[in-house]
Amino acid sequence: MMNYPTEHSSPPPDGQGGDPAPPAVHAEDLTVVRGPRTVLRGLGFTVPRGRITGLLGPSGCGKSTLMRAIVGTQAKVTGTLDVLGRPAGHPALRTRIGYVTQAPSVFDDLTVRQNLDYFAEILDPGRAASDHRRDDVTRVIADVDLTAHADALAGNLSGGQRSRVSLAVALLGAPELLVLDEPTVGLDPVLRRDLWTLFHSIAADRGATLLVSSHVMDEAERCHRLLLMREGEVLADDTPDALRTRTGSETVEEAFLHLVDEAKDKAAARTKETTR
Ligand SMILES: Nc1ncnc2c1ncn2[C@@H]1O[C@H](COP(=O)(O)OP(=O)(O)OP(=O)(O)O)[C@@H](O)[C@H]1O
Repeated sequence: MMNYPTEHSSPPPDGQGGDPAPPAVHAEDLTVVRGPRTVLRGLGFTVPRGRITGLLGPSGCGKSTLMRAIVGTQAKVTGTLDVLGRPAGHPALRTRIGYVTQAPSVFDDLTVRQNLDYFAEILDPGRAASDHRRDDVTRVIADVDLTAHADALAGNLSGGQRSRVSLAVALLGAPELLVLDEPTVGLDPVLRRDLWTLFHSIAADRGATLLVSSHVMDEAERCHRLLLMREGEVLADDTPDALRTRTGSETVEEAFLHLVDEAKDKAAARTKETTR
């Protein structure tokens, strides 16, 4: 496995003037109701800046819902949810956050560069910004390693390349926070490794914060920090090392299973207590 920087490898970036910047995300008692169900229940956690935080948990545990709440597209959110020092969904956050959903959002009948030109024009409209837009588009195409395919139609790209076009769209304007919903799902191991290398260079070179969801536990080992979720709750908010040590486990997957059993035991003890 590749060696990635650890939690302690460099201090988190400060805000202007030396004051520590507020965390990328801070949640307290965060609850989300979807239809008849409470999908997230009283979550509390902090996502530090300049790090890659993995949001891990089984399918249906609420990862996408939490990401939607963070980017401000989820209804019926209660409790505290601050993003880059503002309440989630604040209009000032729109250009500071990049969001990639599970479905790649690219136009198949446009080339890679045309797709990016289109989204760049929405983000930064007007003739005066055209030079800046061109530079930005060239930069993000290089960031995701698609320069050689810049003039290829998106519809003719492989699945992994299309995912990288979506990621490039999210990188336009150099957002401080990137929220990536299962960006590696369905990719082969080589592409998955390449994408994780890219995530690490985005965090290291730009000081950007990445929140990356996955239900593949081996990807947890590639993150600086982890939020482990199960059934709408956060089971753990820690570094991979600390989680393994605390649970006496060899892998994060084993640590997760340990925490699930622990949570079940606690719930059973509570039920026993109340039915006495
Ligand atoms: N519109 C809805 N009404 C009611 N429940 C919903 C609705 N949308 C999603 N849910 C439920 O909310 C829960 C969380 O869904 P979410 O998509 O956030 O999970 P996830 O962890 O991202 O799953 P996956 O990894 O499969 O994408 C699921 O149990 C799902 O069934």
